Amino acid sequence: MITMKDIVREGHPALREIAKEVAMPPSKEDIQTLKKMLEFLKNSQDEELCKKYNLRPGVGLAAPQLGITKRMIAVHFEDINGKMYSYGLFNPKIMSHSVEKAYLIAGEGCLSVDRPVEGYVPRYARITIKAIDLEGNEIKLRLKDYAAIVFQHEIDHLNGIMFYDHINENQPFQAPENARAIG
Ligand SMILES: O=CN(O)C[C@@H](CC1CCCC1)C(=O)N1NCCC[C@H]1C(=O)Nc1ccccn1
Ligand code: NI
Repeated sequence: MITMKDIVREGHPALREIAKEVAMPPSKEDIQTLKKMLEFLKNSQDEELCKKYNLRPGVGLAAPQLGITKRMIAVHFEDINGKMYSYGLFNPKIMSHSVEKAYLIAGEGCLSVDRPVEGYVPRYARITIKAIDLEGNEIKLRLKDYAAIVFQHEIDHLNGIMFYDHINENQPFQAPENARAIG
């Protein structure tokens, strides 16, 4: 199982590389890795396992955070309306996005960043993504608000982008232009 020791921290080159597309159909090894990423997120949100294995609870994970520069992400969370998002995805791609932006009022963190970095992280409020799921099917997801933010945070990792790259250095808590605050 994946534990915190498997997650690389800032300074590791994988976090600043452009991850490579996964050849389709995915290999058994890539499917195994993606399943383990999803399992990590579920474990990290289980009080017992989280304590037992000293996990930091996470709602998303990208393969570069394991030092694997392949375009694979996993997400596991419930949005404010109780909609469950639990996916292991290959080659996710943002096909379109809103002009309107959104940001988490609490700011963002990252399992690969062992320090708090304050400030609003402006992202698109709505995105449409295409990806291949663990069964090898092409899926299309229309995402908004918190869900859109989580997926953008993960897809950023595939492009070597860290959340704090988006924070306004001079005015970290300046409400971004044309943006909605997500609680
Ligand atoms: O690339 C992926 N990452 O770096 C893991 C990140 C991804 C999220 C950060 C903002 C949007 C996506 C992550 O999950 N976190 N960031 C650091 C510590 C907290 C943790 C978190 O938000 N946990 C959480 C939240 C709600 C419910 C349960 N757990
Ligand atoms: Ni992260």
